Order: sequence, then C-alpha cells, then structure tokens
Amino acid sequence: MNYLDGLNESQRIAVENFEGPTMVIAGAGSGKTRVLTMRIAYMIDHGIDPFNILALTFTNKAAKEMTERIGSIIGSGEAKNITMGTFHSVFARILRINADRLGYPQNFTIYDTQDTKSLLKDIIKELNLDDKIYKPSMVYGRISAAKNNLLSADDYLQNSEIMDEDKQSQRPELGRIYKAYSVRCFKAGAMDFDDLLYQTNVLLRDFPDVLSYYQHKFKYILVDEYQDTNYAQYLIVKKLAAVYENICVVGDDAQSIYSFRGANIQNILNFRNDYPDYHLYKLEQNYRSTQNIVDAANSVISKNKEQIKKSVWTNNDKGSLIRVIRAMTDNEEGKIIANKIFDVKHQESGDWTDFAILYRTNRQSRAFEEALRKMNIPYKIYGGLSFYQRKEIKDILAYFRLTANQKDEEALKRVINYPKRGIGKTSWENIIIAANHYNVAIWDVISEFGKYPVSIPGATKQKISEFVVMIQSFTAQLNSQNAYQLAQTIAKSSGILKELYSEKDKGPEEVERYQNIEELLAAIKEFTVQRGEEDPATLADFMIDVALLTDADNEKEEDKNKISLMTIHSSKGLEFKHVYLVGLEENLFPSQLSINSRTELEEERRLFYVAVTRAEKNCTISYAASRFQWGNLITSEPSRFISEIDPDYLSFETAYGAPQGGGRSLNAGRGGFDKPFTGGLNRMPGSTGTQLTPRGLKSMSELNSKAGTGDSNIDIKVGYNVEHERFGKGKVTKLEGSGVDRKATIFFPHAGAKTLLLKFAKLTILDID
Ligand SMILES: Nc1ncnc2c1ncn2[C@@H]1O[C@H](COP(=O)(O)OP(=O)(O)OP(=O)(O)O)[C@@H](O)[C@H]1O
Ligand SMILES: [Mg+2]
Repeated sequence: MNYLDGLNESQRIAVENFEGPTMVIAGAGSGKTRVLTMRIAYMIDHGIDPFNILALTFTNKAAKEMTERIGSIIGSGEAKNITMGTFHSVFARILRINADRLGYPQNFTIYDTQDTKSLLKDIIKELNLDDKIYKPSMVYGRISAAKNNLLSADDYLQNSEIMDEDKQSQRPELGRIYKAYSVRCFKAGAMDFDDLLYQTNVLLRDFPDVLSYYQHKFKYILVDEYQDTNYAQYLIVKKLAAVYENICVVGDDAQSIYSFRGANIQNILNFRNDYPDYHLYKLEQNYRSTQNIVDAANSVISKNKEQIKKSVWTNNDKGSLIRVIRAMTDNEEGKIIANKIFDVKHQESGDWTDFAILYRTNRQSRAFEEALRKMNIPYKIYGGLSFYQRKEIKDILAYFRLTANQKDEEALKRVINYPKRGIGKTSWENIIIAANHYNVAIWDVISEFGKYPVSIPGATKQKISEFVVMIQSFTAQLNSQNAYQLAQTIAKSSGILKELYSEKDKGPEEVERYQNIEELLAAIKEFTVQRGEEDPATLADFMIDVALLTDADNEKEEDKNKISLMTIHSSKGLEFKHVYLVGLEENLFPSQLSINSRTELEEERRLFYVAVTRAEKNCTISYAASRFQWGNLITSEPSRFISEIDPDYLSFETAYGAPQGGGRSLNAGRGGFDKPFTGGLNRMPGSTGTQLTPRGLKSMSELNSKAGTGDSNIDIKVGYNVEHERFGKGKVTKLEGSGVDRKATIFFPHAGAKTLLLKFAKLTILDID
C-alpha cells in the first residue's frame, strides 16, 4: 500500500506541499503527528537529504517511534540520519559539538533538578540568606523563567522592573543568587535544563558562523506540539529557519498546557507575522475517538473564550457514553477503577497497554497503585522515582560524571566521601571557601593543594589526593575504553560495588540496590553494543543520553504489557483505548490555585480537553466525595468540568468498590438505595452497584429486588463481581445446583478459581451487570 493512502485529502495536501512556512492547526486526534511523520517520509522520498531535516518532538520516545515509522517507508538507514528528538536533547548535542565556543568543556555536565536545587541551597547558605524566604524550588522557578525569556543574570540585575518586583515580594536578593548560581555552574562546566535552550540561543546569537552552519544544515525544520513552545524555543527555531524558511509547525491551541513553564500561545499567533506568506492547513476529522468522546470534548472546550475557531468531527461509531463514577473516598475510587479495568480486560481479552489512568497531580497515584497491586494488575507509573533517580544509581553516575567532567561540583560533592574515606564536612566547607576565594573550580583546589592552600589536616589531604588520582586514571581511559568497559572499571575501582556487595546480606533493599547497579551496567552494555565498533560509544556519550531521558523514554522491556498511570500533562500526544480520568473534584481539578483567574481556569479546561481526547473507545471519569489531603479528610465537590460536558454524552454510574460502600451481602440482608436518583451530580446515590443513566433509569423496585434478602435464592448470576472474606474479590464464572446445593465457581485473582456452596459462602455482591 502506498503510504499516502493512509491520509485524507487535507492531510495529503499538507504532506505534499513541503516547501515554505507551514502551520497545521487542528484539534486532537486529527492526525497532526501523522502528517508530520508522513511529510518527512515524503520529503525524503522526493530527494531531500535526511541530514538536512530537523524534527522536534515532545518526548524522545515519540521521536524514536517516528524514526521507526519513517524508516519502514524509506528504509531505516536513511531515517537514522534525520536529526530528531526533543528540543533539549537535540540542543544538548549541538552544544556539545560547540561547547568550546562558549567556554564550556566538551563533556559538560547536565545538572538535573536535584543538582540544581542542591547547589542553590548551598549558595543561599553561603550568602547568609534565609532559605525559608529563598526556598530553593522557588528560586529555581524564578531563574528558570528568566532563562526561558533569555535573560542572563546580568540582564536580570539591570532590569529595574524585575528588581522592583523582587523588592516588593521581599526577595531583593534573587538576582544576586542567580548571578552566583550562573558563575558556579560555569565554573563546574555544568548546564541545567534551561541552559540547554538558553546557551543554544547564545551560541547562535554570538557566533554567526555556527548559526550559518546550522541554518544550512537544517534546510527543513518541523515542530510537533508547537502550542507548547516557550520564547527561547520559538526564537531558536526562528533563527534556524531564517534562510530557507522551510518550517512546518503543527499544534492545537486548545491543548496548550505548559504556560506555567513559560509556553507561549502567542507563538502560534506570531507565526503569521513572522511568515506572512505561510500556508495554513486545518484538519477537522478526528480518527482517534468515538463520536461521543469527540462531542463531549468539544462541548467542554467551547466554554473557553480564548481560542482559534475550528471544528472537529469524526466518522467513527457513536460508541458508549462517557461514564461518570462517584466514589465515597479516594481509596474507594482506587478500588472501583481497578475493578473496572480488571473486568474490561477480561471481557475483551485485550492488552493491559490499552488502559491508562490519568490524574491531575502525581500524588494521586497512591490509591490506584494500592488497588492495582491487590488485584495483580501490572502497571507502570510515569513520573515516579525513576530508575535513574535512585540513590545507588545517582552515586555511580556521579563517578561517571566526574570522569567525564572533573569540574562537576555536584558529582564531586556526592562521592568525595562515598564510599567513606574520612573526608569530613568541615574539610569540604573549607575547600569550597578556598575555591570561592581563589575563584577557581573545586577540582582545581583539590588537585593542586600546592597552588591553592587550604587549611585541612594533612591526613585528609592525603586521602583527597588519592581520590583525585583515581578519578584522573578513569578520565585517562575515557576515549580509549568503550562505555561499558570503563563503567565496569569504575564500578569496581571506586569501591561502590564492594560497598553494596558487603551490604547485600542485610536485606531485600540492599539486594535490590546491588541488582540495580548490575542492571545499569547491563543498560550501558546494550548502549555500547547498539552504537557498534565503528564509532564506539564513550561513557560521556552515555551520560548525555541519561541526562535527557524523559519519563516516557524510560521504558523497559518488562514494562511493555502494563497499564499506564500518569499525569495528564505527560499524556500529551498519546492515545489509549480506555482512559480513566480520576479525581475530578473542585480544588483538585480544576486546581485550587487556578479557580480565581480566567486565564488559569482556561488552561485547566484545556488540560481536561487533552485528557478526554486521549481516549479511543471509552472514557470513564471518577471523583471521590471525600479524600485525604495533608492528613485530613476533606469533603469534595464534583468538578465543574463534569457539569460542563453536554449531558447527552454522559452516563452516571455508581459502583461498589468496597463493601463498606453499601455492598449487598448475601447473608447480611439489604443495603443500598435509600435516595432516589434524579440525575444531578450532587444527588447521585451512594456506593451502589448498578448502572444508571439520567434518562434510561431502571426502576428503583427492580434494582432493589436484586438486593439481598438473606436467603440462598438470591439472584446471583454469572459475571457478577463478588467479594469473599478470605479470597478477596472475584468474578462468578459458573453456577450449578439449586436450593441448598446451589454452588458458584468464582475466579479470584489472588486465590484462583474456587467452587463454593452459596449457603455457606460469605459473599458480598459488588457489582451487578
Ligand atoms: N487518515 C487517517 N486514517 C486513519 N487513521 C488516521 C488518519 N489520520 C490519523 N489517523 C490515526 O488517528 C490517531 C490520531 O492521530 P495523531 O496522533 O496523528 O493525531 P494528533 O492530531 O497528532 O493528535 P494530538 O492532538 O492528540 O497530538 C492515530 O492513531 C493515527 O494513526
Ligand atoms: Mg500529536
């Protein structure tokens, strides 16, 4: 099949006209990413050299998938030559090639958020400032915003408006901290995440030959998720595209959800000013979702005042209504959703990967994790403590970092006394004072005590010098050994493996730590093998890769068949057959901070739109009537976003998630419906177990007649979910016999299949239908 056959008319036109400035603005699921991918394949198919193409994506995983897709059309050898990745990873590579221009070492370190905050904390202390007023995370946010607006520390200090703002907020020293931080990073040969954009802009601004080189290299530039680019990204892209103006951006203003990180919707509006003769393509057909989902999403987003008008429709089936489920508590919400997922999975015999639970904030994941674990449902969490954030991994990576860049202060701080070498805190502090005094990197001080005298005991100096010699010996092997060989050497010689090995007998956590190091070494081996022998991978290459992993990239082989848990922010661009959108409560979603400002509320609404439009077949929304927050049980109201959905697309459903929610026990008589249901959100019945729709409501007596009356003639059916005192939850798979001999075969995920005499089995029916 010709690959163009997989495109509709408007998509095809957007693919074939690949010269000149182009913007595709279209709603969710309309094929923007597909157009971008096919456009690249088409270009190469029509003689464009892949080396001349730059494609910027939201995650590295998306880039990888696109490369594979393009490779399947034009051949993987060619596809590999496209420069494709996130802004951060592509620019990190450009910076590495040109680091010397900016006075950075070629193997500069990329400081992660933790490094940045740790350094800021030190600086705040060194400047004798109060870290309650100057909280490191707040200071970081401020510096980050400055960099994303391309303001250097000196620009910041000279900007009277900003200085006034800081004075008014009682934080007049922010500029001084920013300055000290920049100096320290530079001395340490380190860039933070924001620097990867900021410094790229400096590079292209101050070195015309470099700019010209990349302008001619990247004759064709494509950007996905353009609505979420910030000012620095916008400007860099604009500079790079200035010669050929072959720039294609695709995005959806209705999905702009990163303004808190400086993303600027203005970039879409600026496009027409920057390139007056641009082509604008609109795609209107949604291929991802059912009609109900598309219509429901449209009905909500239409409440936003600020938006570019567009229509989205679909030819797909109407599909089922969006289900709204009320739970009593956050824990019950977890159980209900886990149950639902379990059921659907077994009804459809699909894959676990078809399911996603999306929430507003990371901390909501706990209740779901617990419930999923109990039901043996495999899951993976994006945004939790990732593998590379674990202590033992960070420790060994710090050795790798130091090997690649000895000036890396944060790495040095981490391992100068790990494993223990008797180098105390006071010595370390004196070394820093000396480094500041002589205005050199810490490494310079410790590698040349003769030149930079420090008042520390001779024995300590001796230990430090041994450490320095060890690191120097690693560095000497950086280019002669491949990444794997050197990583092994370091793991052994640094004493880390020995340290962990000696702790191995202590308990499962210690064993795990040791195994994690083994896993890391295996990952480095794979990286080394993949790169091949022609251009062997060095440890420094590996470190760049690791520093820029996003959550979505960090997927391991065993993560393949699992359900996904993630924040809505990280679900951007993805799609799942079944989406469970949870915690739909006022003050949580929309978040408390957003409800007093129209702009912020509109951003939350866009976030809601993003969430709903991730679903292909089913979208389930849930909320809890009460939830633990900061140790208190808080009652909550359903989110306004539920009532903003046109009720034509909704079905209200309540479900047993836990017996305490009114489960009808076969032995304990009836529970349940005490309030009539009239369709309003706040008046939905409590935790009962039957599907209700505002219109097609089953009669109360019919429902009540299903509730237990205490004798064994109870109407239990195949397919019911039940809970057993000892075996936990299960599903009825078979019924036989009658009267006192009536037996049910029930499949319990934890205990396997059991055949039980109903007369004796203490069962609670959880869910009818
Ligand atoms: N012409 C088409 N025929 C069939 N399927 C299509 C077509 N165009 C897109 N699709 C499919 O529709 C789904 C959505 O496409 P895609 O992810 O490219 O949309 P998008 O506009 O980028 O969405 P989002 O705004 O969420 O990023 C994908 O599964 C894609 O393969
Ligand atoms: Mg997309």
